[in-house]
Amino acid sequence: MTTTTTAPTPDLVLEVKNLRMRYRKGLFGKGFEALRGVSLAVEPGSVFGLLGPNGAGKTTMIKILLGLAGGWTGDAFLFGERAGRASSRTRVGYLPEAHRLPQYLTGRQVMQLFGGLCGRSPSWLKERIPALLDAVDMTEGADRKVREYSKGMQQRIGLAQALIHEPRLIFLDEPTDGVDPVGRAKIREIIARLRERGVTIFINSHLLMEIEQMCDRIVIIDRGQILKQGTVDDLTPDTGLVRFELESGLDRAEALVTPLVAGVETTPDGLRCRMRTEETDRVIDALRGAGISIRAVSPERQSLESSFIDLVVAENRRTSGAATQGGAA
Ligand SMILES: Nc1ncnc2c1ncn2[C@@H]1O[C@H](COP(=O)(O)OP(=O)(O)OP(=O)(O)O)[C@@H](O)[C@H]1O
Repeated sequence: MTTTTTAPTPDLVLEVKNLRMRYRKGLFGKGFEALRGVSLAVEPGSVFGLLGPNGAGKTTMIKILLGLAGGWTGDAFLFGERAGRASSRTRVGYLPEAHRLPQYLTGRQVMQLFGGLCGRSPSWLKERIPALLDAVDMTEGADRKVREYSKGMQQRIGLAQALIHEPRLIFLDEPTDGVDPVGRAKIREIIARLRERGVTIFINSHLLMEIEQMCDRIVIIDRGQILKQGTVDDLTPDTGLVRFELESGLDRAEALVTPLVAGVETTPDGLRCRMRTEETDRVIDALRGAGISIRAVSPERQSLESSFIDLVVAENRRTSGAATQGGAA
């Protein structure tokens, strides 16, 4: 049953409150609860990342938001309207995971086909298509058949297809999956340009480095529940280590700094110190005082990948511990 229990928050592009979804098994089976009370919000013009291990509930969430799955409870709004309504869907674009466009069409014909299906006139499309092909860097390959495209080109033409009707929100399910590093960088650039133009982007990806590079806000879910959400900075805390890249004096630096900090090691390009960030000036003064030039100083942060693994592993331990205790009781 899809009941709406609260009003949407004004100005949010997407909002989900206490979203629950149970896949039924048979007529009387208990089924499986894929989402267990998820709440999140997406601001306009932001890049939002949904992360989670296999089976976490990411696709289920996207299916609900696009109106492709029923039987959920809680609230889900797009542009302040209940998810699934045709009027909210017209403002949304979608690039599904492992999509397959008609292989016998050219990229330009794909654009014409999907633009026509969206109800756009041939004259409108005549102006829109070249601009869009240019935006996704596909002008050159536009008149070749899709079957001749590399994986990167297929993803870019897929992206153009999802953007044909000028959506204000676009869902990208694993947009760089199977694409080589150069192709991935291109897709990241396109996403950054879309964001500059005020399009809101909702990305579901396993490539955490990419999420770290692209997203303003991230939600990590596991087994249908949110483990953590916040900005990239919130999810990649300081490790308590500071790196000093040095231009000279590599042989003397460690001995100079050792009395000043809790721990220090020499790296190929400088020092890595365990210290409080407010001690940084003292170290800089000591190095400069000894005539050592410093190229860069940067606090070391935990990567999103290691933060993600820590969270998921801790959750696995917590739930298996709870199950063992429950079993023993
Ligand atoms: N139609 C369905 N019927 C029953 N269970 C389902 C159905 N679709 C998904 N599930 C189950 O719901 C859970 C969440 O699935 P979902 O596909 O949303 O996860 P996901 O995070 O997208 O995973 P992946 O990263 O592997 O694509 C999984 O345990 C899955 O087996």
